Amino acid sequence: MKAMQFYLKKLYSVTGSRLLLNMLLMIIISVVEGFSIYMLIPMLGVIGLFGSASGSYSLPLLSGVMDSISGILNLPVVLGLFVVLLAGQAFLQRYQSIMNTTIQQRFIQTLRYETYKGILQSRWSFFLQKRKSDFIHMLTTEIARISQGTTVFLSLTSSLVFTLIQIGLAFWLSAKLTALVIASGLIIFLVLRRYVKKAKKLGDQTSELSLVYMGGITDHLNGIKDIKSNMLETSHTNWFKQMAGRLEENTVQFVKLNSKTQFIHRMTAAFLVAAFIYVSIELLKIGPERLILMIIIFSRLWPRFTSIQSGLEYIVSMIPAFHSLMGLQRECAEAQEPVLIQGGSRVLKQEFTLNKEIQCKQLNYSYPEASAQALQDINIRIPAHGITAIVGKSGAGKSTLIDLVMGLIEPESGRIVVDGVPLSGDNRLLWRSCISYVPQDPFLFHTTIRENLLLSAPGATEEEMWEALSFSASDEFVRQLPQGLDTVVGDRGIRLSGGERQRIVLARAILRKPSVLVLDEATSALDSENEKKIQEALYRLRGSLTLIVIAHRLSTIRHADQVIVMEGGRVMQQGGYQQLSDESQGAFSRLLSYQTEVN
Ligand SMILES: Nc1ncnc2c1ncn2[C@@H]1O[C@H](COP(=O)(O)OP(=O)(O)OP(=O)(O)O)[C@@H](O)[C@H]1O
Repeated sequence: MKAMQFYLKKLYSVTGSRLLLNMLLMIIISVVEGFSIYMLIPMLGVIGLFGSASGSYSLPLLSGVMDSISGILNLPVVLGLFVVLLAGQAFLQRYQSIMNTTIQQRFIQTLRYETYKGILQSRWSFFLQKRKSDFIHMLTTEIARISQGTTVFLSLTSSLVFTLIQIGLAFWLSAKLTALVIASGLIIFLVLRRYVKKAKKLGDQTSELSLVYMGGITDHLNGIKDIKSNMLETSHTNWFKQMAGRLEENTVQFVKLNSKTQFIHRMTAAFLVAAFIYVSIELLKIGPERLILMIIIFSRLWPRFTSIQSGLEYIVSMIPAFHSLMGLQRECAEAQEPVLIQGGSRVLKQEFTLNKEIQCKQLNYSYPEASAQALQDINIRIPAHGITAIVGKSGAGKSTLIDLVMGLIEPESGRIVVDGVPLSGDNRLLWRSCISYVPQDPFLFHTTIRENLLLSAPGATEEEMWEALSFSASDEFVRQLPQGLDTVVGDRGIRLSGGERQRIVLARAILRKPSVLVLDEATSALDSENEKKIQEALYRLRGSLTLIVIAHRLSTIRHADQVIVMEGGRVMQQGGYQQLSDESQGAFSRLLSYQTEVN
């Protein structure tokens, strides 16, 4: 019930006056519809069904009205009025259905936008605890369910308004008969209430199942190469089959439930109509015109009762989706990074440029739910405008240190100080805006090379793009592509080789003209010739930007100004390449000798 209230509040806060206007329209349409039913009696009277065109009606209001207009009442006039009423009603209904869609779409777009923005503005540590597929699931499946549920909610409201007004009209015609029908309706509703509860349970199940389903298929498709090359198709197909079966079962269960309640409604309707006519004629002695009106009203109302019941079941089964979406929005809000100050990235960059050094003081860091610390007692200095290399075995803590230095995650204890200013919640984003980062597994969007480049520097000219491509030794191969810069790179850049992808991503990073460039194994997929070209280009940047490089191949960091050696989350050594190579008992010498042996 609380979740339902929350849903209504949210719907009202997004759509506001439109929702109220929509409600007013529903009332007008229902009144006009009621009036057009009422008009049937004079029409039938005019054609002589009740023996007279005026005066003899035992209906409230109508007899007086009929007396005063009896002179002008004939079949064309009555039919004309009837047509005007129906046409007006059709016009209003058209307007209202457009308004319904506008309300529903505005609500859904707002939810979608709020959720997406919330996700993107969350801290990196939040993403470390979540599955990517959970976000996709929320933004696709769950929002689609809420969208459908909102459509049902709006039509349910209109059914309710219509029902209330028609019941009012029926009361006016015959209070006793109406009370009888309403009482029967209420009894049936109470009897069927448990089905609404069942619908909620099925809705919870749908949410859970589709979350697992979305997570599974995302994993499978991300690992499709592993699946194909290791012949894992059968086990994955079996999982999929079982999952699809459970989803099918869940949907069939819901339809079974829904159709059961509809069946009960229809069966009861048959009994009720018989009882209704019997009571009207034999017990209440109701006149024919009243009886016809009451039958018309209730024959139109009964399907509405059914649709109210099934609408309620649907909405109740949608509420878990809304509940989890709001839960995610709340989590995102709690994990939100401080909002950037007004102005574009250019302004931000000017505010935070590295001129002297980055200092890491007594840094400690543990990943959420991890038993061991990933970094312990880190004290290092990274001088501006030089090249710093970070080396160490796999799992030594290199990437974690980089994430901390970039302000992606926050230290458990200790401080990072940039040009004398400690990084904190407020300036962490400003700091990141002057850094370009090239990861181990570079990511390209499924669009052209040009658009991939422009993503990081929207104002870059064609000349600047070619300059950046030449820097990353990719200009030659891009020129040879069928559409040059306008070649589409495929999903995640799949149409390019690993090395080509790395070079384009490096060009993209350079194009932003960063103050700090971080390369995390960013040239690992390159052949020696291209790697050498890039190394030379990077060395030329010495003095104009600060370069931080994580490297496994130690030969690539020979010209670094400083090497930081890590092991088990600690800094073991720090100094110049030659100096560390000369310390024969040091961790760096050990790494060097392993590599020499392997080579
Ligand atoms: N998201 C995470 N959750 C929990 N533990 C993590 C997470 N990421 C890394 N770790 C752990 O933190 C430690 C340091 O990992 P990190 O990725 O920084 O090492 P690395 O030196 O960059 O390794 P590699 O060279 O293999 O990339 C490792 O023990 C790793 O298992």
